[in-house]
Amino acid sequence: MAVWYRMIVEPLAGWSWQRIVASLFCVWLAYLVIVGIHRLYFHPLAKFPGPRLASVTQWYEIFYDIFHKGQFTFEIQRMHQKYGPIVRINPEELHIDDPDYYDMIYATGKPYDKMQYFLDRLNMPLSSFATAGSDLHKTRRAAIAPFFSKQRVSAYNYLIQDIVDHLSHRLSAEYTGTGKVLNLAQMWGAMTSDIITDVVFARPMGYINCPDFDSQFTTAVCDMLFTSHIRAHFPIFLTAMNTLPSWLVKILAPAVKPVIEYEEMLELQIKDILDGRNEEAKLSSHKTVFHDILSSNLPPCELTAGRLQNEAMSVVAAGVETTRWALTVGCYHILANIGIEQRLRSELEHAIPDPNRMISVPELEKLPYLTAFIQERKLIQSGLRMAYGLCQRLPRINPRSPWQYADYTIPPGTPVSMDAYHMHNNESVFPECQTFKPERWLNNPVGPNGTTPLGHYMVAFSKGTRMCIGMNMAYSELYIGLATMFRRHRFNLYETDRSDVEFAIDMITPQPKLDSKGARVLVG
Ligand code: HEM
Repeated sequence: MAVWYRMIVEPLAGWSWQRIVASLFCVWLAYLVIVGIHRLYFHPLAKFPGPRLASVTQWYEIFYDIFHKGQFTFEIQRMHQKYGPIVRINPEELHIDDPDYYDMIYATGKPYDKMQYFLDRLNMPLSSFATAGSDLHKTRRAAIAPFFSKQRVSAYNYLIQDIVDHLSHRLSAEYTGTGKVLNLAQMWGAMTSDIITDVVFARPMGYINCPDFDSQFTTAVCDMLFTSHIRAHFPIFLTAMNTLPSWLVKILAPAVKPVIEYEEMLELQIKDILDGRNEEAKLSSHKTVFHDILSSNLPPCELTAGRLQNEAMSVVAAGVETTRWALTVGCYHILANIGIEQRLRSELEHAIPDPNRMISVPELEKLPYLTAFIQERKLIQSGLRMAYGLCQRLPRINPRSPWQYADYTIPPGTPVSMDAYHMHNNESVFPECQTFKPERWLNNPVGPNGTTPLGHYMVAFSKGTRMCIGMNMAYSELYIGLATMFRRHRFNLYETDRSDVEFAIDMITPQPKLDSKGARVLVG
C-alpha cells in the first residue's frame, strides 16, 4: 500500500466527517496565517509602503474591482496620497506615481514582460497584446507592425473619410432638424467598428447603418470589458467557459452571447481568409492585416486560425472602445464649452471653405487649435476622469535586473505599474488638471523642469516596446471624425452633463456612472 495512504488516510479512519472538515479548515487557516506573515515580514516587497491588508491578500484588489465595481484605480490614487509615490498595491505588485519615472518602466528596446494574470482579462491569450514574454511579443508585434505604420495608415485615410462621410449623410437625412436624439457613443462606436472591420478584414460590416447606430458588435466589445475583472481574478470561470460548447454558454450566460457570436464571426472570417475565400479581401483595394501576418517570418505554429482569431480580437477590442470613447468625450467638451466650439469652428471654416471637400489628415494636423484640442482631449482621457484610452494600470516586469526608485531597489521579476490616469492628473505637470484647456498645448509648452516638452508627459498611448500599435490609425479617426462632424453639422447637448462622460468605473477602459443614458445631442 502506498506510503501516503498509510501515513494520511489510515490514521483518519476513525474520524467523523465533522472532525475531518474542522481539521482541514484549521490547516487552511494556519496556511493563510503563515502566508500572511511571510508577505508582511519576509517577502521581497515587505519593506515597500502600502496598506497592510493589500500586502497580505489579493482580496483587497478583488473587493475594489468586483464588489465595488471597477474602483481599484481610484483606491490606488488614495494609497499614493497616504503612502507616497511608490506603493505596494497587492502582495506581488508595486505602483509608482512619478511622471519622471515613466520612461524607465515603459522604455523602448528593453525586454520587459507583462504580468501573466492580467492577460486573461480579454480571453485572447495568443494575441500580441496578451503575450507576457518580451521575446515572443517582439516576434508577434513585428508581424503586425507594418500594417499600422504611419505610411500605411495614411493610405487608408480615404476609407476612414468614406465611412465618416456616410455617417455625416445619415445625420443630414435622419437627424438634422428632426428632433431625433443622437447618442454620440453609439454613433462613434458604429464608426470605429466599421473602420476596424473594413481595414482589418476588408469586410465592412455596415454598423453605421444600424437603427440609431445601435450596433450589437460594439455592445459585445463593451460587454467583454465588463467581465474583465472576473476573468482576471478568477480565471477558472474562463477555463470553464472555454471548455463548454458555445451554444451552452450562450444559454447559461446570455449576457456574454454577443461576445461569443462576435468571436464566432471572427473565426469564420479568418477561416475564409486562410482558405482564400475572403472575397471582399480579394476585391479590396488595400491589404488587410492578415496579408502582413501571413507574409511575415512567423513560423507555421503562429499562423493557426486560433492565433489569428486572437490577434484580430485584440485589434478590434483595442481599437473600437478606446477611440469611440475618446471621440465621445471630445465632442462633449467641445459642446459644453461655447468658446472652444466657436474657436474650433472658425478654424475649420477658414481651413475648409467647402465642407464637402474635406482636407487631408496632414493638412488637418497643421491646424493649431484642432491639434491642441486633440491633445487636450487625450489629456482629458487620462487626467480629468472624463475619458481615457486605457485607464487601468499597465504592469511591466524586468525579469533580469532590479529597477532603482529613489532609495528603493525593486527586485527583478516584480510587476511594477504606472498609468495615464495618475500621469495626467499630476498638478505639477498639468496645472488645473481638472479644467479642460486646449490652450495649454499652444506655443510649444514645456513641463515643470522648464525644458522637457509637455507632450513628453502624454501617455494615453503608453510608451516603449508595448505602446499602442494603432496610434496612427486612432489619430486619423480623431482628426477626420471631429473635423468632418464639426465642419458640417451643429449639435446641441440633450439632457447630458459632465457625469455622462466622466471616468467613474475602471473596466480596463473608462466607463461613466452605471445609470448614465449616454452623451446625447440634437443635430441642428
Ligand atoms: C484613442 C485611441 C487609443 C488609445 C488611447 C489606445 C491606447 C493603448 C495603450 C495604452 C496600449 C498599451 C496597452 C498595454 O500596455 O497593455 C495599447 C495597445 C494596443 N493598441 Fe491601442 N489605443 C487606441 C487606439 C487603438 C486602435 C485604433 C488600434 C487598432 C486599430 C489599437 C490597437 C492596439 C494594439 C494591437 C495594442 C497592443 C500592442 C502590443 O501589445 O504590442 N489601439 N493601446
